[in-house]
This record gives sequence, structure tokens and C-alpha cells, in this order.
Amino acid sequence: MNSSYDLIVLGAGSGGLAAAKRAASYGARVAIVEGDRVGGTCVIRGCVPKKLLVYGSAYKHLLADAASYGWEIEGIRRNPSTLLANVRAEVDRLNQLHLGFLEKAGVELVRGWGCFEDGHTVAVGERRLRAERILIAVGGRPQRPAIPGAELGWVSDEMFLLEQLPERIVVVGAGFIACEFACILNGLGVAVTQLVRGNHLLRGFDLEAAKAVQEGMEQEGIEIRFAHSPAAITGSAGDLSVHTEAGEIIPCGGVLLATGRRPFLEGLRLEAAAIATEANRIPVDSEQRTNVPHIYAVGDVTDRINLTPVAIDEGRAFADTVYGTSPRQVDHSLVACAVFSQPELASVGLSEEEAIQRHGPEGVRVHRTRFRPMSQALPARGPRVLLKLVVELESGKVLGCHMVGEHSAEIIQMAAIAIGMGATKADFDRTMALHPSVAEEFVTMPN
Ligand SMILES: Cc1cc2nc3c(=O)[nH]c(=O)nc-3n(C[C@H](O)[C@H](O)[C@H](O)COP(=O)(O)OP(=O)(O)OC[C@H]3O[C@@H](n4cnc5c(N)ncnc54)[C@H](O)[C@@H]3O)c2cc1C
Ligand SMILES: NC(=O)c1ccc[n+]([C@@H]2O[C@H](COP(=O)([O-])OP(=O)(O)OC[C@H]3O[C@@H](n4cnc5c(N)ncnc54)[C@H](O)[C@@H]3O)[C@@H](O)[C@H]2O)c1
Repeated sequence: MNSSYDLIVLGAGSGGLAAAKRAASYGARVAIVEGDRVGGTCVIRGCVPKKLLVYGSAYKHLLADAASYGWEIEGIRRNPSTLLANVRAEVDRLNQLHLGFLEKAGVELVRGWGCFEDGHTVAVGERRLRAERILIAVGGRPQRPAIPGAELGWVSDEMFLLEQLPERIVVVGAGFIACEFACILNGLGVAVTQLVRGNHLLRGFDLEAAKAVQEGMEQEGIEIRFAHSPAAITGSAGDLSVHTEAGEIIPCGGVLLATGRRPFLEGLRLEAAAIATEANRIPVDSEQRTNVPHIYAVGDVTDRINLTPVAIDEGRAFADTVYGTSPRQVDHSLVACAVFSQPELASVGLSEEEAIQRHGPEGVRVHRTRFRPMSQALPARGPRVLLKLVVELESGKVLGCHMVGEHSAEIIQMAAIAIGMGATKADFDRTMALHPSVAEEFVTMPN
């Protein structure tokens, strides 16, 4: 069966869904092709189920602190299987919701893996879909390290399918996924050893903030081994050993390989449409256009800032520009982001190291405060909060705002507005504090 459209979108994840619905709202005839579950990484095996697991694992701390607030809770039993099942049920609900949204928007869903037959034709099984324009929004996939036995380890996708958790796990990596899962698993009662090949966590983030996360994670009982890489994994499901390059053998019930992701280009047959790639990603211009003028790409497949809100905005900007009346480009500067580790880290703007690189050590002033938040005063435990402003000395402009501690993602989201507007340290100081709160320290830091 052959069908023709104004737009074919490959991939029903964050970017593809946003683009397809927005294009359809302008009257375009749109088909969206999806080989897996509608919702993509974020909804099915990323942000959403991950955050639900973070909430679930945080009960460890809440229950530990409850007695100091006068709640004596007896007979607590931990059952991660219930949490895992409930999270899957919520993902099923959201998947249905997204199917409904597509239908309501008038977008045709074509199930199956799509590949290019030529510049205007996509093959999905026996079907041939033709369109004036094609948008590639196929996202990325986790990448396993090239070591013997890597197939015995889990990648993040598989963590959401587990029905039970092992007693001991080795987490490999120091990035977003490794840190988030190390904390989730630790909170759910799993003994965690994290293998980090470098000498600090969360490369690219403000170093002091990354160290504050490390301190908190270690206080909570996660064993982090720096300058350690896996050389091989042996054993069988549930009874594994990680052999490190240093010759150690770490027995465990499971291994999470959180060693990065890369664009999912396999099987797309990009060459049939002469679409150029660069280092396994699809490069695009400021209007999301590939080297082929009527073929566009958004989201993780372009491997720029691999976050859901960025993929969504790129998808919508593409549709607004091509099908709407208000063309626009995505602003990739000052994108706030958070690592949902425990303690949580959130950032917007330049790290201290980046600011010094750009403006020199004499051109930057750093304001910081570290303290135990009031919520931890009665339990008298838990990690100290870090709040940090990186300021350009000459103009007083806040170049970067970083926070480690409770609600930091919520707080930095708001700070991002001020920083996007070019706020100075004086603007922060002029703002009346909201007391008692953690975030008030951002507007009361001494000069
Ligand atoms: C564990 C984890 C946690 C994360 N947490 C966060 C977070 O807290 N906050 C945040 O902002 N970001 C987070 N991310 C990143 C975020 O999920 C991605 O940046 C985002 O989903 C990218 O959207 P996308 O549209 O580019 O691709 P995806 O959402 O990956 O969607 C691509 C879709 O295309 C489909 N597809 C691929 N090839 C084909 C084909 N040939 N034919 C048909 N369909 C195809 C796939 O099945 C998939 O459904 C997380 C990622 C992971 C893995
Ligand atoms: N909270 C969030 O917004 C969130 C959460 C999860 C993922 N994400 C997105 O997904 C992307 C991918 O996350 P990620 O954590 O997989 O990637 P990452 O690039 O953040 O981290 C990969 C880690 O693996 C390590 N590594 C790579 N190869 C290795 C090897 N052979 N041996 C040992 N260590 C190795 C790297 O040093 C690094 O620490 C992120 O960059 C981010 O864009 C975002």
C-alpha cells in the first residue's frame, strides 16, 4: 500500500511527537512512524520512569528521618518489586495517553521500523510512504563498552523491565545515568559499587558541584571507585563478576553499563536519501535542516544537547518555521539541566571552570554557601546543600548558577529565567528573601 503525506516523521519520541502534532495543527497531513512504543525514551525508558524511581527510592531517607519528627514507624518492609510494577503501569497509562493525543491531533501512526528508500520515500515493512518533507527524530540508544561479557550487563533500558533487584550491583560510568541509578538503587536497598574511569563524577558540570554530589552519595553508602574501569564481565544472570583493569574481581548480582548513548542510525538507510552524517550523528543547521534541504532532524539523533525539552522545542520550532506563520530558531544557550541523583544537582550557565576559561581567573568572582538545610536540622544528618553563583567581575552578570541539594531542579528552573534575562549579582541581592527557604541563600550571599 502506498500513501502520501506532507510530512513523515520517523520516531514517536519527545521530538517527533512534538513536531508531528504541531505540524498537523497547521493543517499538514502527517504520518509518524514508530517501531517501538509511542512515547520514546523519555516516557517509556527515560525521564519519567526514572523520576518515579527517584521518588520511590527517596523514602529511604524520609523514613530514616521520620523518628526525629516524632513519627515512630514500625514494621517497615521494603518491596522494590511493587515500585517497579507500579512504574510500569504508569508508563502504560502515559503510552495510551500519547496514542490518544496523536489521534486527536489527526496524525496517522504507522507502526514499524522505517527506512529510506529514496529522498521522498520511507519503507515500513511492505508499506511505502511518500512525503514532500521528512523529519528524522529517531533518538539514541545506550552504548555498551567493548569488553568481553558486556552482553551480560544491563543498559538503562533494561533497568525499567526488571521485576526484582539484586542485592549487589556494579554501576559503570560517571555520567547522568550512572549517578542517577546508583542513587536509586542504593535508596531501594541495593549495595552499589560505582566504577568511574576518571577522577570525578559528572564531567562537564561545575567541579565543586560534582564533588558535593559525590560527597553526598558516599555518605549514603555508595562505594565509588575512581580510576577503575571494567575489563570483562563473567558469570551467568544473577551471579556475575566484574573484572577490573586493575585486576580486581567484584562479585555482584547485576551490572549496569551506563557508558553513554549514541544516535540510532542503524537500519535507516540514510545513504538511499544521500543524508550526510558526522561522527555517527546527523548534523543540522539552525533550522534543523540536514544537507538534504527537504529532510530535517531533531533531538538526540543530532547529538547536541540530549534532553527532552530541547528535542521538543526543536520539533516545535521546525513545525512553526515550515508549516506555521512564525519562523523561529531554537536557543541552545543557557539550557538548565538537572541530575536527579541524591543529592540532586541542577545548573544553568557556565561552570566556574568554563567561566575562568572564558574570562580568566581575574575576570570571575565566585559566591558560594554550604550549609545543612533546615529540613535536616532535627535528623542532624544528610548531605549539606551547596549554592553557587559564578559572576563576571566587570559587569556583575551572573554567568552560572549551580545548586546541590533538595529541590535544586525546581529552584534552578526559576533561576534560569533571571539568568536568561541577563541578571546581575546586584539584581539577585535586590530581591527580597523568602524565608525560611533554601533558595533564599541565592539572594543573600555576601559580596
Ligand atoms: C535513563 C534516561 C533518563 C533520562 N532522563 C532525562 C531527564 O530527566 N530529563 C531530560 O530532559 N532528559 C532525560 N533523558 C534524555 C531524553 O530521554 C532524551 O533526550 C529524549 O527522549 C530525546 O528525544 P528524541 O525525540 O530525540 O528521541 P527518543 O525519545 O529516543 O525517541 C526516538 C523514537 O524513535 C523510534 N525509532 C528509532 N528508529 C526508528 C525507525 N527507524 N523507525 C521508526 N521509529 C524509530 C524509537 O523507538 C523511539 O521511540 C533521559 C534519557 C535516559 C536514557
Ligand atoms: N537528568 C537528565 O536530564 C538526564 C538523565 C539521564 C540521561 N540524560 C541524557 O542522556 C545522555 C546519556 O547519559 P549517560 O549517562 O549514558 O551518558 P554520559 O555521557 O553522561 O556518561 C557516560 C559515562 O560513561 C563513561 N564511560 C564511557 N565509556 C566507558 C568505558 N568503556 N568504561 C568506563 N566508563 C565509560 C564516561 O566516562 C561517562 O562518565 C546524557 O548526556 C543526557 O543528555 C539526561
